[in-house]
Amino acid sequence: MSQKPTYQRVLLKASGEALMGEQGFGIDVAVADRIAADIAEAHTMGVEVGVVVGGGNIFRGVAVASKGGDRVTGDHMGMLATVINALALATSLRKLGVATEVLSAIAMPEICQSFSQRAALHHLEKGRVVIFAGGTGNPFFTTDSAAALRAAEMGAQAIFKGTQVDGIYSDDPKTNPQAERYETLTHDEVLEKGLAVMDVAAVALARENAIPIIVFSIHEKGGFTAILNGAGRATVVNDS
Ligand SMILES: Nc1ncnc2c1ncn2[C@@H]1O[C@H](COP(=O)(O)OP(=O)(O)O)[C@@H](O)[C@H]1O
Ligand SMILES: O=c1ccn([C@@H]2O[C@H](COP(=O)(O)OP(=O)(O)O)[C@@H](O)[C@H]2O)c(=O)[nH]1
Repeated sequence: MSQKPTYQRVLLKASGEALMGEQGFGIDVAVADRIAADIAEAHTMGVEVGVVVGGGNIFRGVAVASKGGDRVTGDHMGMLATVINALALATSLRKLGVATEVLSAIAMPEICQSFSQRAALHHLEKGRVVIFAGGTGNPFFTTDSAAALRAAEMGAQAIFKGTQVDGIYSDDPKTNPQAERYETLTHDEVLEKGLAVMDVAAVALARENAIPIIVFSIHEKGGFTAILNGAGRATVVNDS
C-alpha cells in the first residue's frame, strides 16, 4: 500500500450508535477496537486524523425533552456521553500504540485537555490522533455540527462521516427500501433535497468552508482507508 493517500488531513465523524455494536446501549469494546484499527491504519499511511465521536449510544438530549424534561440539561448529558466515547476510543487507539490526545469542548482538566485550535494543531503536527470530545460545547447542536466546526478549525481537507449506512440515498434507506444511492452530490443538493443523513447546520458550515463530506459505512472494516486510497464505497459531497 505505497499509494499516496488522497487527503493529508481529515476529520472522521464516528457515530456514537456504531460504538454499541449489537448491544443496544453503551460501548462494545470490540467495535471500538475495530474502528480504532481503521484509524491506526490511516495514521500509518501518514494521514493526520481528527475524530469527533457522537454520543447517541448513551444519551441524546431530545430524549429528555420528549419526556417533558429540560432540553439544555439533556444536551449537557449528551455532550458528556461523547466524552465517555472519546475516552473509550482513545483507549482502543493507545492499545494499538497510536499516540492519541482527547480535547474536550467542556473543561474537565482532571480527565483530558480542553479544546483549543492551537492545541489541536500542535498535537496533529506532532503526529498524534486528536479526538474532539464534548461536541461543540453548546446545547441545540449535534456532533455532526461539531465535526464540521472542528474540520474547519483544523484545516481538514474532508469530513468523513462514518455512519450506519454506506452513503446518501434519495430517502432514508432504513425505512424506504426503494431509496436510491447517490455517488456524488453538491452541498446545495443535499440541502435542497432535504437528505437527512447529516443535519442542515453541519452541511451548511461545510459548504461555507468548501469542505467535502464523504459518507460511508463505519461498519465496513477497512472502509475508511480504502476511501483514503481512492477506492471504497461512499457518497462524496463536493462542489467542484
Ligand atoms: N437520505 C438519506 N440517506 C442516507 N441516510 C439517511 C437519509 N435520511 C436519513 N438517513 C438516516 O440517517 C442516519 C445517519 O444519521 P444520524 O442518525 O445522525 O447518524 P449518526 O449517529 O451516524 O450521526 C442513517 O443511519 C440513515 O438511517
Ligand atoms: O455540540 C453538541 C453535540 C452534541 N450534543 C448532545 O449530545 C448528544 C449526542 O450527540 P449526537 O446525537 O450528535 O451523537 P450521534 O448521533 O453521532 O451518536 C446530542 O443528542 C445532544 O443532546 C449537544 O448538545 N451539542
